[in-house]
Amino acid sequence: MYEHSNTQIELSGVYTAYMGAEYPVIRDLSLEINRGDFVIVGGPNGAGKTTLLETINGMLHITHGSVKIFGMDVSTKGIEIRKKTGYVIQSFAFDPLTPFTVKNVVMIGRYGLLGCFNKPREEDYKAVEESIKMLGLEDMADKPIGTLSGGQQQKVLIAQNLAKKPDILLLDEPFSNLDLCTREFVSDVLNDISSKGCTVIMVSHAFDALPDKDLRIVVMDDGSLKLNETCHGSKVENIIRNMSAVT
Ligand SMILES: Nc1ncnc2c1ncn2[C@@H]1O[C@H](COP(=O)(O)OP(=O)(O)OP(=O)(O)O)[C@@H](O)[C@H]1O
Repeated sequence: MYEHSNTQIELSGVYTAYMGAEYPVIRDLSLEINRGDFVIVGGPNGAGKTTLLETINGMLHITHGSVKIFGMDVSTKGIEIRKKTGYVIQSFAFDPLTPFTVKNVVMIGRYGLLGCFNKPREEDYKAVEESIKMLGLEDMADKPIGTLSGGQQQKVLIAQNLAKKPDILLLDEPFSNLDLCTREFVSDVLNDISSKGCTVIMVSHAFDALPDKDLRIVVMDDGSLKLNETCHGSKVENIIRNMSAVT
């Protein structure tokens, strides 16, 4: 277990490219993120926000520089790193006929730790139950996932990643399908896990339900880091707006 340093994510002079692409999307990016930080990643469409999450999660080719997570190089220890990292991808929708229940889908979050061919243990069922409860999904736990609304499915995907009990949680526009009340609810859940030491890195275009505390704000534009500072959750929207006016 990586316990010896407060810096959990270190990117130094990183360039990352998609397979077959001529030019890197992320260019010369250096960034350090500490354990338990709550980071909001903003910036215009196409700025490289998703690419940043995929770089941290070791899913892309790093052409220059280095990415270290928990002190390990993401290029060689990606599998180990991803066991401790949750990633809620952008706008995923299940087919309406998907037969798996909410519980089944949340259990998938345990399989990285459990191994694909092993039967869930008591602790796996317990983690699933806890995550379902955290996201307030108890009433729909036995329903087929495809019968849920887009916002409810989004909450299930967050629960799936929480069942992993991650040290880092990456979220790509988790608020996109959620009404204001649900955004506030999910924001409280994320704030709670971050206060307990999980590092939360969230790409978002919605800033009206952010935690009432100091957050890290990282703004990307054209594959580069434009801003990296700490500010109160209530100030994030203004900062992003002002930056958009400048760029
Ligand atoms: N699979 C891919 N292959 C090649 N290029 C890609 C791929 N995915 C994204 N890109 C390119 O990388 C750049 C950054 O995309 P990215 O998805 O990271 O932006 P973003 O800031 O998350 O945008 P949005 O706010 O619209 O979701 C874009 O120019 C995009 O065309």
